[in-house]
Amino acid sequence: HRWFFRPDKWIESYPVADGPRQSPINIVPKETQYDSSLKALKLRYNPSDANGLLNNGHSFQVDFVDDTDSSTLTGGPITGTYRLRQFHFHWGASDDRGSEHTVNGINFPCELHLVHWNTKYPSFGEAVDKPDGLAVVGVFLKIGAANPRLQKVLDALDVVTTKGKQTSFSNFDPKTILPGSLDYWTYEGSLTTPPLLESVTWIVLKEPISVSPAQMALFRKLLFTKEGEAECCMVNNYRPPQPIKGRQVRASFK
Ligand SMILES: NS(=O)(=O)c1ccc(Cc2ccc([N+](=O)[O-])cc2)cc1
Ligand SMILES: [Zn+2]
Repeated sequence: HRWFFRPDKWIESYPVADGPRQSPINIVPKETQYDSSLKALKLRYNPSDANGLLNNGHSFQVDFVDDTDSSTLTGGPITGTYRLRQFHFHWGASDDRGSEHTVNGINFPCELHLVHWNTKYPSFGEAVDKPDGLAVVGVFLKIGAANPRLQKVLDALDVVTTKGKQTSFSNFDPKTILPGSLDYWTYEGSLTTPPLLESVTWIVLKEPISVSPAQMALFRKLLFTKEGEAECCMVNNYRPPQPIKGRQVRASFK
């Protein structure tokens, strides 16, 4: 799968790949700074906004209807209102890697990203290249007991095995897959896949959620390839940590 997901090659087409605010990063809790002015995250999602699940060839995503303020992120490090657009995951070929952010150099087997865009802009497409355009909530998954909250998403994967396949997916509240604590680290970064735009306020939750080895195996049944092409399993679709370049990572908790 190394030839399907080549982060080392992205610089050739996206020079911003070695820009000043690239993501992901390694988070070193001892080097973060507690900021008492950071607000609590306020996530208000409407399950009826869930609108389909797609294998996009580098991950799978659950899309949300984002033409009203019915599923939003407010508070936290951001000002104003950001709308939920989609969520997706990154994972490894084995349980010892797969996350994009790391903590003290530790990789998790999987990382969830909930992608929101700033409603000061007219659309997601207008927001994606603005420095305050996007806010992505990152959640680590760690190996443990099977997580029943993930099962509805994982059960839909068997009909979207190949690139471009999509299926209906509705009535799902992503709040149900968040951990008990919404304590977070935050820093200014970028998209972690091309076009690597430096438009993301990252909000990485400290507390992971659980996933079982059997559930991880379901992620790994997906393919990077289209139906009829030589099969290549969708694994290791994560970008490794990028240089911090002097950025400050703030903590919402002591
Ligand atoms: N992994 S991540 O940084 O959370 C991430 C979030 C959203 C996206 C989706 C995307 C965002 C922007 C574009 N674009 O401008 O062509 C294409 C795809 C890509 C990657
Ligand atoms: Zn992502």
